[in-house]
Parts: sequence; structure tokens; C-alpha cells
Amino acid sequence: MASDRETRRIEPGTVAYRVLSIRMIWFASAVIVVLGIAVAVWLVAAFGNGDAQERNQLEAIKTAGTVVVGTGGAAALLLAARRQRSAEIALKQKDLDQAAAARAHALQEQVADDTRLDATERRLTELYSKAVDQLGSDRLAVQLGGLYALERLGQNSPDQRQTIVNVLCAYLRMFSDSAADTRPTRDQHAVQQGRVRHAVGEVLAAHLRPEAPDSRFWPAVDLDLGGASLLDFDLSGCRVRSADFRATTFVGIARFEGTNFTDTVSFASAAFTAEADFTRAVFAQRPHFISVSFGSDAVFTSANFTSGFTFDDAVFLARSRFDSARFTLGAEVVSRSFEELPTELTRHLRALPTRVPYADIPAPAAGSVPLGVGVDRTPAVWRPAVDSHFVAFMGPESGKTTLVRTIIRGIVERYTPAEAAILLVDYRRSSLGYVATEHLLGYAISISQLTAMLEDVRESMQRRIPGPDVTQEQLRNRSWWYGPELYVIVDDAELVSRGDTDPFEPLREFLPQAKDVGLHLVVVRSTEGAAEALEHGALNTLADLEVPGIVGDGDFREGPLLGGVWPSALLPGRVTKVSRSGRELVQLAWSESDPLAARQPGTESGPVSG
Ligand SMILES: Nc1ncnc2c1ncn2[C@@H]1O[C@H](COP(=O)(O)OP(=O)(O)OP(=O)(O)O)[C@@H](O)[C@H]1O
Repeated sequence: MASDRETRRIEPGTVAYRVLSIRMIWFASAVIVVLGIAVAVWLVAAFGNGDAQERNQLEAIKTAGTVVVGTGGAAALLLAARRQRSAEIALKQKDLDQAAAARAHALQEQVADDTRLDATERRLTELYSKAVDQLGSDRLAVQLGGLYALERLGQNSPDQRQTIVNVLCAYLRMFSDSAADTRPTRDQHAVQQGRVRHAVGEVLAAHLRPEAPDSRFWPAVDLDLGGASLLDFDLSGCRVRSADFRATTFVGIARFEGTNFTDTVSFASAAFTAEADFTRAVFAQRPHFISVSFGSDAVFTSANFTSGFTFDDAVFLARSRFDSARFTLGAEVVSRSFEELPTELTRHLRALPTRVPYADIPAPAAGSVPLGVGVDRTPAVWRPAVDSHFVAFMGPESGKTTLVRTIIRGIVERYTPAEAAILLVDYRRSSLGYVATEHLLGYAISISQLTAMLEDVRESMQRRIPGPDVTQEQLRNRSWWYGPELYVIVDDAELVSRGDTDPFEPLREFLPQAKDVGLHLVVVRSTEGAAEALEHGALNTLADLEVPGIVGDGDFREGPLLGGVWPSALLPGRVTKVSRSGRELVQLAWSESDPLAARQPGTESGPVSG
């Protein structure tokens, strides 16, 4: 009760009011009843006789009574008004209380939401960390489990997709040794990693295809695969936002058929070891193909370059197809064949003629044997006085014998028989009768002939080894022996050195000191099995000596053969020439197989057999 009398302390915005007590109501009622009885008794006693004066007095009393009643009515009205006001205040207070309760409820919900979000985030982080751990496991099943857990996470949580794609790209970037990727391996760990990488590539592509079923498409994804070695990469039909393939090596066919790049894309310094298929690809921004190397066919048929392109210093080792491709020239969109495009678009694009007649090669410096022409049309040469030996790896029907003949012709044209003697190893007899000059010291078509010849060579080389009495002056002038330099030239070397048999073993010890003894070994062989062959025998010594050579047509799976250069599907005569000074794209010289004697009148002689 005491609290009823107290003025309630209410928050700002609420109204303070005093409550009428029950005791006060009883007291007022009793006073009124007593007052009424007293007035009635007094009226009867004072004015009961009815004369005029008493009537007047009674009237006055009635008036006074009326006034009193009126006052009471007014008081009642006041009370009613007060009651109304308090009811309204109560209503208003109720509203305010309800609003406060609603606010408190909203706050509670917010806290609950935050807690829920925290829990979800924690769960996601746990799942994510676990999946990433699994991906890094040593066991295939665990790795694949981690990969598919990440995929599910991305599928269920759209805001996590880019992060998950980044993780997958980072995983692929861990493998950058493209040479190792081509070597056949029995190492279980490497085989397992290959499977996981393949699966990662498939998961990425599966979520980048707009027509993927069940809302599996992840839009607006950026790819960062710079520097990676990607095996049989297939992004065909995908739509990605930006893509970074700088210095990426594509091992095996790279498929970008119908791929839509909606933002920037760079293939700068990338290497395609096999075919690159960009048929119907769409490039919304200008793609960068600066210094890219297309080891095999580059197909851009019906591709759409909506903002032009940059192919500065790109190297096309094989064919490039741009038929029906669409380019933007200024404001104009054109669809022309690549050859018809203005040079400002194509001026940096390097291409070589498909056939260069030997006679068209500009005369090289003295002592240089011409091989063909480079992209700038300057002669590509072998300088026997500087680099004693030379190796060439080329595919079937790609110009091996033509190269052998070109080298022989270069030697014959530059040196007299007294200066250069040729021992030609030609099991296929492709060049039988080609060297009809005295330069030809021997012509071996079988292992027995070759073995006997090489034994002779070994003996004569032995005699040329500088003895202890050779002076420094003699060493400088190489004047302690006289005779021609010996060029041992081997065509189709894969037929000669097979398995563990290497007939050139007797020459091996002389290869490092070739300049002292005047020995040159030229090995031309098929790219098939070349990586294996480089591990053994004389070829292995030549590889250790980092001799110059060429890598041409062949299966990229052989891996890099010389100076990190891979064989790839190339046109006949097209090769990469490798030397200590770098690599050069070359079209080898073409010439008919007329015997050299026809050009060397007076020096004619029959081929010398074993
Ligand atoms: N430098 C070249 N430029 C253009 N085409 C060439 C060149 N060399 C060879 N070819 C083409 O390749 C064909 C095969 O040439 P070549 O016989 O020299 O190849 P190969 O590799 O020795 O063949 P094989 O595998 O039978 O030994 C030639 O008939 C010619 O059409």
C-alpha cells in the first residue's frame, strides 16, 4: 500500500500520477451520509411550520443544496476525467512497455543469430581446415576425400567459393616441374599425385561450366595458375572471370574450346607442349599471349577477341589457325582470316616459312655450317670450331636425313678433303651415294662395319692425344699432329645404339677433348626414346658436355631433351635450335638429294665402304 502512495519513478517518456486510496473513498462516503442525515434532521426541525419566511429560507437552502450537488457533480466529473486520463496513461504505458519488450526480443534474436553465425563460421572453418589437411595427406583416398569435402563446402556456401578455388589453384601450382610430368614413372607417390591433380582440374572445370546441372555453376571465379605445370588441362565450355596462366606449362593438349573469359586473362610466357585449342573462345578483355610458345598447333578458329589481343614475341612452332576468328579493330568488329589482319595486330607474331631452299640461306660467317634460317631470316648455323659436336632429335619423316645432308654439304663446301674427313653412319642407306667426294672416309651400314671403323678411329685419335712433351705453344696451335678433322655423322642413331649396346663407346673418352684431337660427333636420331637414350653411352656424354643441337617433331611425353626444350608436333624441318647462348626457332634448309659430287667437279670419288 505504501508503494501506491509513492510517486513511481518511471523512465523518461512515462507519466507520474497519484492513486486515490480506498480509505479516502470510504471516509468521503461516510462524511456525505452523515452530512445528509444531519441536514435532513436540521431542515425538518427548523422549517417544518411552512410560513413565508421559512419557505424563503427553505428555498435558499435548496439553492445552496443545488450548488452543493452541482459542486459534487463537478467533482464527479473531475474524477471521471482523472480516471480517463489515468486509463489513457496506462494504455500509453502499456504501448511503451510493449515496445520495450519488442526491442528486448529483437536484441535477443540478434544475439541468437550472432551465436548461430559464429557456430556456422566455426563449423565451416573446422570443415575447411580438415579438408585442406586431407588434401595434403599422403594417402590417395584421404586426399580425394579432402578435395570433395572442399567441393561440397563451396557448393553449400557460395561466399566460400573463391577461397576454395584459390586453395585448389594453389594445390595445382605446387607442381611446376613440367619435365617430371612427362617422364613415365612407377613411383606410386607421383602416380597418386597425378590422379589428385587430374581430379582437382575436373572439380574446377565442373563448377565453371554455366550449363552445369543442379546449380553447380560457380559464377565470377578468378583462376590463378601462373607457373603451374598443368596436365591435359581442360577448361572447355567454362566461364571464368579473370585467369592468370603466366609462365604456366600445359603438358598435353590444352582445351579452351568455347571458354569465356569475362575479365583479364594472361598467358604471358606460357608454354603449350601440345595442341592448344581455343576454338570459339571469347576474350572480353585483351588477352596477353606475350612470349607464349605454342609447341604444336594453336587453334583459334571462331575465337572472339572483343578487345583485340597481344601476341608480342609469341612463337608458333607449328600451324596457327585463326579462321573465322573475330577481332575488334577500333570500333569495328571484323571477322577475317588472320593473314588479312592489319600488321598492327600481327606484327609481333613470328612465323617461319614452311620450306627454305638451301640456296636461299644467306651465307653465314666463315667456319659456320648453315642449318636453316631463324625467325628474323638470319642463318642458323653450327660452328664446329667452337662447338665440336652436334645432336638432333626429330620425328619420323620430319627431315632427319635432309639435315644430315645439309650438314655434310656445309662441311664439303667449306673444307677440303685434307681438312675434313667424313665417316657417315647410315644404316638405312638414305644417303647412299650422296657424298661422292674424297671427304668421305667411310660409310657404315652395319654394326660390324661400324665397329671396325670406330676401332681405327680410336687408334688414330689416341695418337692425337697430346703427350707430355707437347708444349703450350703447340697446344695453342694444335700443331703436334697433322691430318683432317674427323666428322662422325650418324643418321637414324636409334638404329645404331640400341639398349645397352653403344658402338660409339670407343669414342667416348675423346669427346671432352675433341678440339685437341679434331673429332666431331654429329648424332641425328628419332625423338622417340630420346630421353632414355640421353641417359646412356656417348649421347649421355654429349648431354653432359651441353653440346648444341636441335629438338624437333616428337611426342611431348619425352619431356625436355636439350636445354629444357620439349619435342612437339611440328612441321617437317621446323625445330628449336639450342645452344649455350639460348634457343632459336629455326626452319631447316631443304634441298634435293642430288649427290654432292655434282656440285664438286674434280673431287668425285665413290663411297667408301666399311
Ligand atoms: N627442311 C625441310 N623443310 C621442309 N620440308 C622438309 C624438310 N626436310 C624434310 N622435309 C619433308 O619431310 C620429308 C621427309 O624428309 P626426310 O627423309 O629428310 O625425313 P626423315 O626424318 O629422315 O625420314 P625418316 O623418318 O624416314 O628417316 C621430305 O620428303 C620433305 O617433304
